[in-house]
Amino acid sequence: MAVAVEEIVRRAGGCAVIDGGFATQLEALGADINDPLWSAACLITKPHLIKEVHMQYLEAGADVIISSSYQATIPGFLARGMLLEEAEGLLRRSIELALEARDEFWKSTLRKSKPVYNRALVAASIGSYGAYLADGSEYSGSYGEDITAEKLKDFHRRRLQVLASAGPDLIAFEAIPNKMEAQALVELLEEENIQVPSWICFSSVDGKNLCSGESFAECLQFLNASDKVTIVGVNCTPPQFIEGIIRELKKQTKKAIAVYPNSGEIWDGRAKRWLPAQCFGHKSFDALAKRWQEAGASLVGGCCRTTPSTIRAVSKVLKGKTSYSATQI
Ligand SMILES: C[S+](C)CC[C@H](N)C(=O)O
Ligand SMILES: N[C@@H](CCS)C(=O)O
Ligand SMILES: [Zn+2]
Repeated sequence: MAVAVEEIVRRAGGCAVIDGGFATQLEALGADINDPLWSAACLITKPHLIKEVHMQYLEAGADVIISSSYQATIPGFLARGMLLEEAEGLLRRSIELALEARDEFWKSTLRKSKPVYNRALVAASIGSYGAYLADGSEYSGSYGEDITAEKLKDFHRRRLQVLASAGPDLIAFEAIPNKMEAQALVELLEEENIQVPSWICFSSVDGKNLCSGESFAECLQFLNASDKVTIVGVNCTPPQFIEGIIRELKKQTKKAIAVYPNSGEIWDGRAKRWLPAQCFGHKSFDALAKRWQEAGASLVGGCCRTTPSTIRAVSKVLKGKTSYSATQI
């Protein structure tokens, strides 16, 4: 594990808390994200809301906050009529907004006589090629016949360079649905010699495999061989599948494991709406979070349709106190 991550996990008492659904909370604050750029549209229209969402997750106890760049892509911004410099400026802005929120929140925490939070880490979100396509393919992994690993690398290269150079503590590759993209990302981290530690989190729709149907085991072979990837895991996957996936990942890797499932609702990529969850039993999200920690996850949070109140409950149950872990650097 990278030093900063090891530290935050230790300071959180063995399992660090990741924030919750970023786009979900933006919508709750009134943002319209029905847009090809999805939540990244707010980098243009409502940057103050982005910072507000980060603040709310920090207040809820998140040890790691994830930037607003999930669907912020250079081709996406260019298609909006922007210049390349403007597009790159917005990518950098997504990291600055998260860093500003983290630093302001930390300063206000230190002013209190008994600080009850950890200084959070900022993870730069990088969504999959499927997220950019905005056709639901981050949940199918079907990118069509013409897509190759080289094309995926070219798609990701410049954004990765710009985000990595903007000062995040981590890079968070999120909801990666297939093996070709995971392999392309690992190669890109090496080719570009990215020094910021990364996590690669997959999406799954059956709890056994990646969305594409490929196995975690085949992906772990090349992930394990890369020092650039310090954490592996799953996100935006229904909660009922998480414990089984952690057990499978534990068999395949010694790397730290991150899990941040969605609420169990299903994204309808065509209609652009969430469909009701299949029942996942009677356990609440926070009670499940405790089981994920016990199964071996070192970082636990929530993805789409989870909120600051979800993360507040997760933080309470994982850190085992009514207030948060009281550690300063
Ligand atoms: C994680 S999904 C809900 C993000 C939105 C999707 N890429 C779209 O643009 O429709
Ligand atoms: N970080 C993104 C992930 C979407 S799957 C968000 O929370 O909006
Ligand atoms: Zn999600």
